[in-house]
Amino acid sequence: MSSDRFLDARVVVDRGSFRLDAELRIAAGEVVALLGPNGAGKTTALRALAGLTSLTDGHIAVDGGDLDRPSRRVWVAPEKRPIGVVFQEYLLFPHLSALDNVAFGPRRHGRDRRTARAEATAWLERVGLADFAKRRPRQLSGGQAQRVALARALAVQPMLLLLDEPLAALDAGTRADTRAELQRHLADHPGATLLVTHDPLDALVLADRLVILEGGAVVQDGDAAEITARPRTEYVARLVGLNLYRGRACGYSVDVGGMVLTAADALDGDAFVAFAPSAVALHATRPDGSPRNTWPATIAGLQRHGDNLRIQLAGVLPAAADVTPAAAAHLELTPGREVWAAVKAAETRAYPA
Ligand SMILES: Nc1ncnc2c1ncn2[C@@H]1O[C@H](COP(=O)(O)OP(=O)(O)OP(=O)(O)O)[C@@H](O)[C@H]1O
Repeated sequence: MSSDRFLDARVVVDRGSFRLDAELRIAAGEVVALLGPNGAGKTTALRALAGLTSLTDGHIAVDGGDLDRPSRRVWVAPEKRPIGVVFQEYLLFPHLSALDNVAFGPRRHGRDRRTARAEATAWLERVGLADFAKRRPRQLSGGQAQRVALARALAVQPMLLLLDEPLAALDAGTRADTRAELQRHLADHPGATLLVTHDPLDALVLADRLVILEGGAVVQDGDAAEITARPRTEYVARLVGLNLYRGRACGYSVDVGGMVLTAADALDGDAFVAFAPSAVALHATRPDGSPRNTWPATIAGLQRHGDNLRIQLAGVLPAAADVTPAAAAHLELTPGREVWAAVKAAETRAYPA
């Protein structure tokens, strides 16, 4: 077994019309974020790894040991897997104190009561909750409960840690603090970590690598820099905040269907062209002169985006454009209005599809 395959899985689950078929490999000490739109199969993948849903096909092995391999009739029950889970739906046992919640794992792994409680106390200290040991879950804040759940998952020293939207339930302030703390704990965790999230910021801060799942299949896999530079699907492009088009390139020209874009990079064959919403300039009339890429557009919608407005453009080349509130007022940007959009070739990136 090579060390970059500490987790080595091909997770195949058939659920009527939905089929998940995803290869997931994680090295020891590596944190991977699993991202994807609603219904992509993220939860199904996590549940299969945890043993809560059995595989239709494929395999799950951790550190060379099979946990699930239908072809050989191998299946290890969830409680016997070297896995720690922090799932939204059953974060903590409501009737147990924070301490007993954390001690539960070590007890299950055969520690006597005293040892389990001593280990749990040490874990609560590590997550900064030593003073909350006697509290029941309902007497904890969302962020505290999340930290107890993390301590409970880590207390069994799992080879694989599974986190399902670990910060989703928290308000913005608590979320930032808990994210920073979670990052420290994950950096210390010697096993593999798989984290499901909808939040690109969580993924960028917490993960070494991103795996993007769409329609039950992995569509992109790489570190944040690679994925941001070269998104390969519309979902990924939106995630990293880019306009993305697929077309055919011939030199600097890329035919994207509705029009031909001039890109900064020359290539031939199937290609993607990407540019940022901030690279799109809007004009009341057709601009003359420098920009190579100009097209007529209709304002389909406006929303706040930080200090600017993000404008959705419909027409030959649907796109998002960021403009300042002053520019939006000056151009009288309202839904239905006709404008001209322009992007300089130098602001576009083209790469093979
Ligand atoms: N118990 C089930 N029985 C049948 N189909 C299911 C079941 N649970 C989920 N599905 C289907 O499997 C697909 C993947 O669902 P899953 O919950 O894994 O997606 P997800 O990526 O976690 O989505 P979300 O981001 O909305 O949580 C969906 O099409 C869903 O309808």
